[in-house]
Amino acid sequence: MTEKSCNDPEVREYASPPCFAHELSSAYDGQSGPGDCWSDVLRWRKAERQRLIEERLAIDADERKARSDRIAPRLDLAIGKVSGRIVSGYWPFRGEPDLRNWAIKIIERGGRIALPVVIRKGWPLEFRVWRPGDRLERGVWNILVPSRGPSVVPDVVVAPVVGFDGANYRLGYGGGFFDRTLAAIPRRPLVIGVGYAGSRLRTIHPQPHDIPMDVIVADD
Ligand SMILES: Nc1nc2c(c(=O)[nH]1)N(C=O)[C@@H](CNc1ccc(C(=O)N[C@@H](CCC(=O)O)C(=O)O)cc1)CN2
Ligand SMILES: Nc1ncnc2c1ncn2[C@@H]1O[C@H](COP(=O)(O)OP(=O)(O)OP(=O)(O)O)[C@@H](O)[C@H]1O
Repeated sequence: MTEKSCNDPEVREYASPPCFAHELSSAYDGQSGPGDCWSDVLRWRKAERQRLIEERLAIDADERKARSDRIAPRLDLAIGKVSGRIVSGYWPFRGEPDLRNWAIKIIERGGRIALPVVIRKGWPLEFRVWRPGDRLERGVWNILVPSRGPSVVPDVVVAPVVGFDGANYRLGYGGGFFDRTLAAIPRRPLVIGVGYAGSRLRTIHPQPHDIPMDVIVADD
């Protein structure tokens, strides 16, 4: 980020600094949206998350399945060979594309599937191997996670997006989990965001902690 932010010493002297980023950023195009102050971006992200999640929850089950089925072959193309590799998927919630049948096909093709586990808020995710029939339990935020299973480092991470932009930045649920995990992981996996075409944004207003995906796969 080259623009000045709210935390710059020049503007920090104000108890509640005004955001001047729109005066400094050449990227500012006068459209509605935040400047580059984290507090503005936070507020904007919160509202966008709510809008995008509501929008996709309104998609009916048949349409969601059709869109998920369009994403699956594109995901195969993006990943390539899976035999002998560990692919992290996800157990869908809040209207995310359902790729569970796709995950089973990965196993049939000789790959392994892992699922992300929130160990604790503010910590990186852990990934646990999952096979069909393995016991799942409700973890943080009631997300189903494998009860046990070895903790592994995936070769490929498929990360569901709430929103995404043309620079492959991902807007998630606001926990910072994937960013923290990718920042801490010893060997960077191939990272693929998946979402619906309707979740595309002009920009997510990336911040220094945001790590772009290698590619985003959508249903269009
Ligand atoms: N299916 C699935 N599993 C996943 C993820 C995901 O995106 N999809 N995750 C990807 O990271 C992790 C879970 N991340 C989450 C992060 C925040 C919230 C959440 O509910 N947050 C609060 C508000 C947070 C804030 O804005 O400060 C909320 O919405 O009430 C839920 C899940 C691991 N498992
Ligand atoms: N590497 C990191 N180290 C410390 N804090 C981080 C890191 N990455 C992100 N965070 C913090 O996590 C919080 C949420 O970040 P952000 O809005 O980007 O979440 P998100 O990508 O939408 O969420 P998620 O990945 O959980 O779906 C921010 O306050 C951010 O500062």
